[in-house]
Amino acid sequence: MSSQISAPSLKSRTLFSLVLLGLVLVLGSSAWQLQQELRQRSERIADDLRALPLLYAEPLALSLAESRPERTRQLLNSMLERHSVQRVELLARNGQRLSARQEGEEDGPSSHFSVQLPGSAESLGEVQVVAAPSNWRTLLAQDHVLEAALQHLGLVLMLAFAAALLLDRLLLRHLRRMTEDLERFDPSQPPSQLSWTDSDRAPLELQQVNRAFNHVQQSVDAQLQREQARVAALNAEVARQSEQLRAAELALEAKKRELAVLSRHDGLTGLANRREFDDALRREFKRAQRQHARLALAVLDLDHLKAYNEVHGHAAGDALLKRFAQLLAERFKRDTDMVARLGGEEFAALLPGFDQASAQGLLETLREEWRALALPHGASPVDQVVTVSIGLAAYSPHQPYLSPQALMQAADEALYIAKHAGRDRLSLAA
Ligand SMILES: Nc1nc2c(ncn2[C@@H]2O[C@H](COP(=O)(O)OP(=O)(O)OP(=O)(O)O)[C@@H](O)[C@H]2O)c(=O)[nH]1
Repeated sequence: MSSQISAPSLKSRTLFSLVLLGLVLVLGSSAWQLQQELRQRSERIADDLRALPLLYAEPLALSLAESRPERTRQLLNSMLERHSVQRVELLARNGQRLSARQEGEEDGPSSHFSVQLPGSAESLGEVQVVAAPSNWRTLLAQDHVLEAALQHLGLVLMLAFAAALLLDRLLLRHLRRMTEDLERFDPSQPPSQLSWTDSDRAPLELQQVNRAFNHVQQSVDAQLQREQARVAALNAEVARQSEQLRAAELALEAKKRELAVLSRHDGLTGLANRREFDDALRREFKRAQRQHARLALAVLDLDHLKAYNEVHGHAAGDALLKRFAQLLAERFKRDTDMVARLGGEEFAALLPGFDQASAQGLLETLREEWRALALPHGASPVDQVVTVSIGLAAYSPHQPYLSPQALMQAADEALYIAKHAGRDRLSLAA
């Protein structure tokens, strides 16, 4: 906390930056003035070089004509002092050489002119004039106030540069790192400390920004966690619902299969029902026709079931039907055989490949087995035990029927005959 109090504020840094900006402006202005001064000085030198022949040619000619070397020297010095002349040299006609010069290593623009008496075309000598160069070094050498000002300005600039470095170190660096951190900010990630906040020397305002940012980040994170928890709960709910749906689909599939089985099977005995039997009869009849094969069809009917029900009850009648269905299924269990309950106490056996004689043998055996079970009837007018009557018809190339219905009708008629002949017997179709 103490570090926050001692940290320089953004306001003070802003002021400092403004001062620095002012200094830069002063520097720019001074440079511009210096450039103007140099330009004016160049113009002045050019003017001087043009004016010197007008001012000095005649006095120098007189001094040479009158042989007054002191006067000549005085004139040359006057040229040095009053004008921007660096060096002047006079070569008299008599070979005398006089010169004057000021301090300075560089030469500026130069000119020369002849020394003549007014009205005379005769030259008494030649004057070579070299002006001082017009650059900032000679300007500073001559203008000590400006030189001191520029030195101070240079010092101030160095201080300003140092201040700028300090500003960068104390503020801009933190701002840059803060920007980088904020650009990397990912709300889906757990909150992390900003890399620049570990510096206790960060400006007070930035530390406040950091606290505010941390607050925002923690709020976002808390909200994110709430959302994630909500999403997880939703996902769990979706998974639960999907599981339930899957279970319901499986149950539905099972029910469908069950319904499919039920739709083609008899609910009491589990044998094929009438619809399934009719399909099989059509199919096998066509096959027998096509392949000139044999097909036996038997219709079986328990005798006096009505009376049995009346004596033993309907449930006992059901049990009797189931017991007969079981025997039927046990005796005819080849892949191609089909046994079915056609309705009530009537059953059927469809036996592809069997002719009448071979089927008759099997069915007689079955009838005898059923009788041999000796299930007491209790109400049959003829028998003490439950019996079964059978009508049998068979398709073969030698005895072809025109249709499955015709074959079925023949078996039904044979059953009718068996019933009327006294029951507990098998009758063959005519
Ligand atoms: N217990 C039981 N009885 C049934 C079922 N289906 C039909 N029956 C009974 O079977 C009897 C058939 O009677 P009928 O057609 O007169 O024939 P029957 O008494 O067996 O005499 P015959 O067939 O001439 O020997 C009826 O009393 C029906 O109620 C069943 O699923 N369960």
